[in-house]
Amino acid sequence: MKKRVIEFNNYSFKYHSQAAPTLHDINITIFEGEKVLIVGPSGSGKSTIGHCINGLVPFSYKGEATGSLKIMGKDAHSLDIFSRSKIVGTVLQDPDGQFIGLTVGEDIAFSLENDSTEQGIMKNLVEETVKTVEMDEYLSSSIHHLSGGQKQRVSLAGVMVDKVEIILFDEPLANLDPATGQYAIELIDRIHKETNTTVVIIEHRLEDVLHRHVDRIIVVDDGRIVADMCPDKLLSSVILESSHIREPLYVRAAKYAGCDVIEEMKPSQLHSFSIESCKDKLLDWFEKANEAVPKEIKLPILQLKDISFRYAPGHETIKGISLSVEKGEMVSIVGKNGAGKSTLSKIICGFEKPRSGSILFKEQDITGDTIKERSFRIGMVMQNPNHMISKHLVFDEVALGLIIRGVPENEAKKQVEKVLKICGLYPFRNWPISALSFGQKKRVTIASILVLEPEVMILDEPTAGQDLRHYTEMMDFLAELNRQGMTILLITHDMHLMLEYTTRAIVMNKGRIIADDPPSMILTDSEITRQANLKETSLLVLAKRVGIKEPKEFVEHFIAYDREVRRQWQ
Ligand SMILES: Nc1ncnc2c1ncn2[C@@H]1O[C@H](COP(=O)(O)OP(=O)(O)OP(=O)(O)O)[C@@H](O)[C@H]1O
Ligand SMILES: Nc1ncnc2c1ncn2[C@@H]1O[C@H](COP(=O)(O)OP(=O)(O)OP(=O)(O)O)[C@@H](O)[C@H]1O
Repeated sequence: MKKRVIEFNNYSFKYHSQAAPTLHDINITIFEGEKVLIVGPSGSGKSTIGHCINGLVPFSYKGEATGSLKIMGKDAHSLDIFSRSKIVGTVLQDPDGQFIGLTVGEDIAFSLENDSTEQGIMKNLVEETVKTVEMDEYLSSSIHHLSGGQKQRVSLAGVMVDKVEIILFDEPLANLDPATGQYAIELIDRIHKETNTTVVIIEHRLEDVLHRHVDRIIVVDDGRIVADMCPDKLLSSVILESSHIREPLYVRAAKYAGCDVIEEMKPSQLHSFSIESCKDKLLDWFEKANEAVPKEIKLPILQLKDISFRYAPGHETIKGISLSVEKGEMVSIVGKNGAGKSTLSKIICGFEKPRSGSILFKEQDITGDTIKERSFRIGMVMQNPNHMISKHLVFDEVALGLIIRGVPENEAKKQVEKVLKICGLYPFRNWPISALSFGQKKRVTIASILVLEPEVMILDEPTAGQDLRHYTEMMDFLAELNRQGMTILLITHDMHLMLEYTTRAIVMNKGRIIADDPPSMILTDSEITRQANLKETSLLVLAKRVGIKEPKEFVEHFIAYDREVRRQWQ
């Protein structure tokens, strides 16, 4: 009989600062060597479950717990934080909160040094691990100079060197480009198989996690466990849909086409999904598709001319980039981790000065304008919400920009409330931001820029950490702003977002633009997808397997259909 490593028994938890419990009567048992995925809408309590496992609750976040929680058979509350950290290793959602060392190497070596590991062994272990996550080039780089995705890889390496019993991943894919995300899932799978470590993954990107087998999926909704079953069974049920969690796209497509997806069809992985019985229905559904709407031609609003930039001599981060964005466009910027996407947006907003080249806004040169001057025209929402937040309360944070601009209090209040409602944050307006989940914080930062109504908005990973309902609300809201004339640039690793919401994708690689085309064209160009670490959508693979001759149109049909279904939910 396998050992029980994590056992929640009728466990409830209430944060001190909250009036009501966040977790209600939870029962979960995880056995030695299992690999379990936890999914649920934003704010449902997934990270709180993670905190209870790794000890952040009660050591960092105080509250009241009832029921029992055992880790490795011991009452969790009897384990101090040090013994807990020797059992549970965590890769956090926000890797910035996790780094200790100054350089990549020091950080990875930290826990080994703490355990007084012999120097030679330590050096080998660190070098080997850093290679596995493909960060060997950066061994002596400062952590703070890495891109978001590179930081994620370093924290992965950090737990890999520790020989813990349980590894907990809290949204490990949030900042990773599609190919790196896939690679991370393969890596987690390899670590799991080779070490027999118990693995718990909390992640919104269900389809991406299912790239490799998981034993069970636990669905959390509103602090309660609503399902705990094997992936094939879950995907053949309506549980994910009713909890507003995005199912794998190929499963959704099959359901839209009227196929009865059952457990025996093994829907949890695309390659094992048996579609023989659905082929006719999928073909039929596709044949009834509408035509795509042609694009209008508009005026340039933002132009970059031959922009070059480097953080330090010897390495150009941006290499002679030129591009033009038309008024009213919604464009995605995609590419490998570290390609220079965030850097480019910082240059556009004036946070970094280009070494050469110029930036034009409505054909006026704004290269010499200050950050504040540009902020009236261009707003930017950064990747990590913790880098943008400066106030204690949600309302004050969103109002800040208007107050600085001298907007009268009454007027500011009206505008802030309107934006808070749109962003689903109105009920939280008087909350301290520290009591929000990651996804909720991300929405606060989007609200704080939206309220300023810039003409161009750049959003770095706007939907990272958002569940499907908030993803849809946020993206539909951005699409509506776009219809009203706002120009939007989205930096994203979400290939489906790029396909669904943007008409044009700019692909970056090593500081250059390597493609600038409609998204469906980019995802069918294998050379570009390979160079930029992108990933074909599972819908294309499904269409090809069904024998559809126009797989791109199948994807477009799915997008239009899916959008309509989701609009009906709201
Ligand atoms: N430190 C804290 N203090 C008080 N309340 C908190 C704290 N952390 C989280 N909460 C509350 O608990 C609820 C669940 O948050 P949690 O972070 O567990 O959700 P989640 O499912 O991981 O969400 P997301 O997908 O957005 O990260 C939220 O409503 C949040 O406000
Ligand atoms: N402040 C900094 N100092 C030095 N180098 C930096 C700094 N910020 C970023 N870099 C480097 O510049 C390169 C581009 O980083 P950038 O953050 O623009 O990439 P990105 O395409 O946005 O990546 P991701 O998808 O991982 O967010 C990376 O190699 C990174 O290490």
